[in-house]
Amino acid sequence: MSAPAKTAVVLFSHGTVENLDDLHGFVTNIRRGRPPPKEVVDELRHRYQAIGGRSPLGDITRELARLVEARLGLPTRMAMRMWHPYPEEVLAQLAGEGIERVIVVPLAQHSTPAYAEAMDRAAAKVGKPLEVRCAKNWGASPDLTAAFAESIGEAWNALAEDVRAKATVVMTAHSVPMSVIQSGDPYEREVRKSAEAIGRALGVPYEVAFQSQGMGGGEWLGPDLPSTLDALASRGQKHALFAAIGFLSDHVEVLYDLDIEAAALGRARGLTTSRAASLNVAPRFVDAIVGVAKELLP
Ligand SMILES: CC1=C(CCC(=O)O)c2cc3nc(cc4[nH]c(cc5[nH]c(cc1n2)c(C)c5CCC(=O)O)c(CCC(=O)O)c4C)C(CCC(=O)O)=C3C
Ligand SMILES: [Fe+2]
Repeated sequence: MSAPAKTAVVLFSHGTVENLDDLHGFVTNIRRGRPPPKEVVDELRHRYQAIGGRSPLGDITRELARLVEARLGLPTRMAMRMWHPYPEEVLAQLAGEGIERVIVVPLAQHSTPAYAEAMDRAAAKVGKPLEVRCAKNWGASPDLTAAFAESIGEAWNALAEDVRAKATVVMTAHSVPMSVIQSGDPYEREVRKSAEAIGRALGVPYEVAFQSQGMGGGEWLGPDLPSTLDALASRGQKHALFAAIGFLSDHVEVLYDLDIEAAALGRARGLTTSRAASLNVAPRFVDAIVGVAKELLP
């Protein structure tokens, strides 16, 4: 009888940079190898500066890995799709430590196919055989739904009663180019399925919006935030409670795009705004990741 394969877990994040001088290379990766115009890099640099000079995404993901490792009793590492540590770096290191099987949980619950593809490509480059098992879209898993409902429910209950009477939750996910939708990608359906599950658990009025449309033009999936906030204002709503249900952690597109940009869009329409806390390292969220990983364990 052979010994059980030595197993590790990788939390596979979008990624961020620690040094703003790396923004050009990072955004080139995000744009699938197309170098960005200088204005895009300058605008992003301004956004990082506006949230304090750096993104918390790396710190949060490393802490999450520590918490998941403690729960599962398996070595758990962070890899990033768009910057170091890239999956090939992390897998090579794990293989060097004698790991034979890697359970991958993409921290992109509605976009796991792209993450699985990147991880498989990386595994093929590692000299030693590694069995890679990557979680499929897990945006409607019960623990994740409960984690979001808990966070949004807390923010909703923190509103004064008269504000709540004229408030709507705006559940957001990142927009994607319309060409992605037209090619049959299930992203929009997956996001709406999550929103419905969270909405059912919450029992409060909500809308779904797609945020952070690309700066390079072309047609992007809507409804976007300006038109969603227009619609709320014209219905006599007074407060928009943003909830970034497409993201799992604080990062620039939450701390800038929602807390600064979307808050200003609300103000311009006579709406006050607030935001449900990101899941970050919430215990319920750790439960969700542990559950997703456990389903892939033999
Ligand atoms: C700077 C930056 C961060 C890091 C912030 C930080 O350091 O704190 C970040 C994080 C994230 N971005 C995320 C998701 C997406 N971002 C997109 C598209 C874009 N992001 C951009 C910038 C950033 N994004 C840009 C310039 C584009 C347009 C590209 C173009 O013009 O073509 C798209 C559209 C499809 C595509 O283009 O892939 C999606 C779905 C997710 C969620 C997980 C996931 O789904 O990976 C996370 C954490
Ligand atoms: Fe993004």
